[in-house]
Amino acid sequence: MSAASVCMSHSPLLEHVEPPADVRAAVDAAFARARAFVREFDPTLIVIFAPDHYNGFFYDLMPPFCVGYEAYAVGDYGSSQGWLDVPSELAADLAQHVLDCDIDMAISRRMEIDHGAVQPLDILFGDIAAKPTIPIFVNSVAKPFVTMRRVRLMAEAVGKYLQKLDERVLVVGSGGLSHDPPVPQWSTATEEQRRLLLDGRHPTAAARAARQQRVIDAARSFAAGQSDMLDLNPEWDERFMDLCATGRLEDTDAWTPDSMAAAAGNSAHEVRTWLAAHSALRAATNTPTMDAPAVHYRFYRAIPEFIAGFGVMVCH
Ligand SMILES: O=C(O)CCc1cccc(O)c1O
Ligand SMILES: [Fe+2]
Repeated sequence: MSAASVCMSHSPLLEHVEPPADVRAAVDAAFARARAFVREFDPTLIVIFAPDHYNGFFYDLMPPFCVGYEAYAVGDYGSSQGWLDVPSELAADLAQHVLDCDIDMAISRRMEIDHGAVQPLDILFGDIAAKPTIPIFVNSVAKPFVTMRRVRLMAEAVGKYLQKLDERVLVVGSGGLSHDPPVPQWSTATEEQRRLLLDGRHPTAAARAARQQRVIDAARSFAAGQSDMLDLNPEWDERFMDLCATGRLEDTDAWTPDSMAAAAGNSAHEVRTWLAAHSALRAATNTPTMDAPAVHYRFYRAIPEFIAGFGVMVCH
């Protein structure tokens, strides 16, 4: 077994709102570096920790974590639509192992996923079915949240399972870093928004287009400095990336959901996927607690056009 990790922010705005040319070039170069590493590493199995944005998971039944035995990408914001190539028996074995480790893991025999899971696959492979891929949903948007410690322990159980496989495993974390996009919160949502949050599966094309246009408009006004959205927080982002890069994952154990949201926005919870990826990598590679991974590549820019503190980190 060998293992590596790629963590990257995603943004639904990547192909919809254009940042300055130098920023776009820097992001494209970061993607190219990650892609080159992955091509060289030549993984035989992908495990991706990904959030969802009320496309696959809703408040009628919201688990903290979920392993997909099969997964269908809904194709939001122009991301790829269709089935992943999930090795179902391996996914089931993985879920059982996590449960055996005393961690409650939900499973789905038909998990619906959105750009949060799909965008890194599109960027790294150009095809969401290119490699056998096990998707693991990590709730990063819908209160209540489990502790960061619980995320770390869940992923540690995943990593211990991966360690026993005769595979080259690429662990992917998708999301973050600081950002506070216009996703409704249940407590302040209108009746119409609550219907979406509760069970808004399979919207009409018109409803999806309207929702996406609202986010695109919000990004344009945020980039123009005409929005009351919470600012991106590059210091918080760099500090979080430092913790990942130096293996100090336990330092996030005490972070509370409210303090994370206050400092870095409601969607900063997506860093849970980065924590998961680094924790799984550490366990899979038998790296002692507090030892740093080998950081192959690191990139960060705060990009308001994408409504994202935008990071890429490649470790092994
Ligand atoms: O709910 C949606 O449709 C997308 C929300 C959203 C907007 C901008 C940046 C993000 O990272 C994000 O998640
Ligand atoms: Fe997201």
